[in-house]
Amino acid sequence: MSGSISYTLNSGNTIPKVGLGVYKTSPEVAENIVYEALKAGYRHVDSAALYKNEKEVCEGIAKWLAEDPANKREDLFYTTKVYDDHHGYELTKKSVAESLEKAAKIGYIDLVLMHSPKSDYEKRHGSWKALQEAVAEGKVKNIGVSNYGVKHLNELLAYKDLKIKPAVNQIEVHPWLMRSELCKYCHEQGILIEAYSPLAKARKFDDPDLQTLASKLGKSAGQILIAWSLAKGYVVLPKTETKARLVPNLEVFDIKLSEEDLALLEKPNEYFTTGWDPTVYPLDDEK
Ligand SMILES: NC(=O)C1=CN([C@@H]2O[C@H](COP(=O)(O)OP(=O)(O)OC[C@H]3O[C@@H](n4cnc5c(N)ncnc54)[C@H](OP(=O)(O)O)[C@@H]3O)[C@@H](O)[C@H]2O)C=CC1
Ligand SMILES: O=C1Nc2ccccc2C1=O
Repeated sequence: MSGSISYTLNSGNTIPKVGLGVYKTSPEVAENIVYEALKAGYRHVDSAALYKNEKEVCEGIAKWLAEDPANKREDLFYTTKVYDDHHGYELTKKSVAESLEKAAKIGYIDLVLMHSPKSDYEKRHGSWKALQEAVAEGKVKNIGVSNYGVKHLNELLAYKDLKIKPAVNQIEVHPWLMRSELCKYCHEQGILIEAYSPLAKARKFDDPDLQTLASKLGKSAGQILIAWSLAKGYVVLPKTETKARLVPNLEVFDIKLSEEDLALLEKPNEYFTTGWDPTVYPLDDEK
């Protein structure tokens, strides 16, 4: 099934290439859209403590698991994140424990991310220590970061007590925000890129080059953008709470973008962010 097509992480575990994003998906909507997504073939959901829908997301997963013995927990991938106000060893332990409690019906969490690097050296270091311990304890399978720039990754990779490298760096990336240097660095370090806001929040759908490609290939603008992330080798996290968009956003694996197509679409000199950009957050000695 297309939703289960996977990459292998540096931990040795696999991760489905397409995940459903649930930022701003209200708790009232989350359980049902996640359940519908799983029925439609999705096998990966991206939440966060910040999104205030972890419990409902896990209820949607649990409902799908309970409905058929063929639906297996090990075929699913559930991500959550520790927010910046829970950096530091003790607070990160607490955040992970709370996320695990909300995920009780699904048994474990596949991936926990540092939501951003926005604190200081000591807190980030304490958080990473707590995340490494969570993996050792067994209820968290993989750990990674989000919104880390090269400097934050360099800092982390130099920890004397580093036992686990980040499996992923989840960042905003799309043809109008290429982040070539950061993506190259992650690739060299064996850290998989997860593309967030991969549709640029639907704000670039009228781009003439995107429209040209969509017409040529007979696909929607959204499908071309999801296929772009896949062509670059990234995990891609399109968000929708519109049931009718779930299947089209997953029907992207047959889209072949040529080098010419990529060159037409990509705008490496643009810096179009749709939200925050903590990759530029200063290290302690830059403050
Ligand atoms: N780590 C981080 O700091 C961040 C992580 N993320 C993660 O990435 C996910 C995706 O990013 P997000 O910022 O939500 O934005 P996306 O780029 O995924 O865009 C989502 C928007 O596009 C609309 N949309 C979805 N599919 C289509 C389609 N086929 N045609 C037209 N419109 C469409 C959605 O509307 P509708 O829902 O109404 O269908 C919604 O308004 C988040 O949900 C979150 O999981 C995002 C930002 C920051
Ligand atoms: O999806 C997200 N949108 C955001 C906006 C601001 C801070 C964090 C996030 C997310 O994780």
